[in-house]
Amino acid sequence: MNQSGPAVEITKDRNGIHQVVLRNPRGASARVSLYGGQVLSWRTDRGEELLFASTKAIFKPPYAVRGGIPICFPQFGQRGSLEQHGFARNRIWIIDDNPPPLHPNDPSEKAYTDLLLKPSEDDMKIWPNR
Ligand SMILES: O=P(O)(O)OC[C@H]1O[C@@H](O)[C@H](O)[C@@H](O)[C@@H]1O
Repeated sequence: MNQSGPAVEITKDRNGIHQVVLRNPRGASARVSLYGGQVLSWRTDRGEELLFASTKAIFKPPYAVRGGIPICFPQFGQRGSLEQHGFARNRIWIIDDNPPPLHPNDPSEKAYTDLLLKPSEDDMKIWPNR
């Protein structure tokens, strides 16, 4: 078990897409893919996986990942003119290098990351909002 402080590690998946792995001092972890900003794994300190991921999931564009915690934006399902569940889960997000503190008044150190989705010009054509 990892006994040090909270840790944030950047890794790559087998398709070369970056992932952020967050670990707390007791060994629980979360894995967040920059593809869709999707939380793909959440493991307890006993190593139990709490999130489902399909064995048929494909972890690279243009397929949305089936599993974990997807971000459905800017629409849910087919309730809009865009692709199913919107484009956010089909884009590569970026890591905010200068995020605000998680809890300014909370002295406990928690591992966290802030991800940003910067819409492309094509995204702005189909969803002209900021
Ligand atoms: O198959 P997708 O596009 O990843 O969507 C995941 C699920 O999204 C839900 O909103 C739908 O009701 C399901 O039918 C669907 O399986």
